[in-house]
Amino acid sequence: MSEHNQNIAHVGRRPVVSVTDLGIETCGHDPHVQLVDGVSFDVFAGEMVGLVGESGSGKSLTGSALAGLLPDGVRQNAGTITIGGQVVDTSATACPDGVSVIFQNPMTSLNPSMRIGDQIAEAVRIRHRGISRGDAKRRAVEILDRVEMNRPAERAKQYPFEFSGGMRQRAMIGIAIAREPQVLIADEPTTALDVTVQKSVMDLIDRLRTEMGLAALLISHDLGVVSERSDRMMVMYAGQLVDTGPTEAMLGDPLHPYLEGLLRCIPERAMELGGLQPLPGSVLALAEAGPGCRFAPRCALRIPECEAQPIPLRPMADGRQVRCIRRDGTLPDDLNARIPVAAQANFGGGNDD
Ligand SMILES: Nc1ncnc2c1ncn2[C@@H]1O[C@H](COP(=O)(O)OP(=O)(O)OP(=O)(O)O)[C@@H](O)[C@H]1O
Repeated sequence: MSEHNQNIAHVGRRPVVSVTDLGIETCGHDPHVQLVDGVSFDVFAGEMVGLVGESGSGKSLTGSALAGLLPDGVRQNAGTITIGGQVVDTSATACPDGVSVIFQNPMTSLNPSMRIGDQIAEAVRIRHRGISRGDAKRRAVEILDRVEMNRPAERAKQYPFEFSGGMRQRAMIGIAIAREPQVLIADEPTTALDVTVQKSVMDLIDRLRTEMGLAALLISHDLGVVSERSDRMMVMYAGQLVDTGPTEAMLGDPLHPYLEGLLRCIPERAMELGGLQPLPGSVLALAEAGPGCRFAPRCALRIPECEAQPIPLRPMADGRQVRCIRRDGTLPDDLNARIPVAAQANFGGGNDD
């Protein structure tokens, strides 16, 4: 097991997913840009770990690497991913056994000219070689029932265009569970759905995760969805993890100013932090990233030292980890005095180690 993201509940258990020091860079054109940098985490059976961050932060690339499906134009250039003890080849063209992925848009993954039941039956037959066609079809109907599709036998005979968005996502979840995975990667699984359908689809994923004991990675830009559903969360910024730990602890005490900034954009949470406030600026272009903190250009608490050298992801109490100079134990003595008073009031002060 890697040393990362352990907490008391996991002591002595082996993670299903173990990612150590993962790096992903662009390839083909010089100069290569480091898109994912030094990412390490574990996911244990039966838990939902959320990966959250703004668009372009590297969440999907991290999820694709776990599924062995990195897109053209990028490659893994550091680290190791193991799933069930097996090293994942991130340049493969198919998901490794034991891993299923649910993407944002089921229409791009479903075959438009094949009946839904046949698509699920095909996944059953890949998992259980030797099963008869008839048995695989019967199993597909059972799976449609399990993903809470009304009139499953009838629905199995229909094509994707006859389904609503929510039903298509249920069908995709059916294909995912037909593979009988240990690991489920859900990348923005409800972003394309109506608000009314989002909750029921997330409820379904949550229920299957618990019933099947899946190690689940929920990827989303929506901190509200991730925080509601995850046991632990990882906040990603410009290719790096910046704040990780048990969800409740992170919501109650955001250690990184970026997490605090994200929480201040959620009305229900913002009040506890002094009021609703949009996050200023936008994520920096990775090609322009300097050696230090990548969030510094947007951070009200920054001091020159933030941008001068790499800031490590530092383990804290209770399974938390944070990448911020205020927490790395090497602070200049006069740090508090150098943070503008207005920023201290807004962000709850400077060095509180
Ligand atoms: N195939 C590719 N070739 C080159 N760059 C890529 C490729 N795929 C992603 N990137 C770049 O890698 C960075 C991270 O992308 P990624 O899709 O992982 O972000 P994300 O956090 O999932 O955001 P979103 O929610 O918008 O998908 C972005 O700057 C993106 O432009």
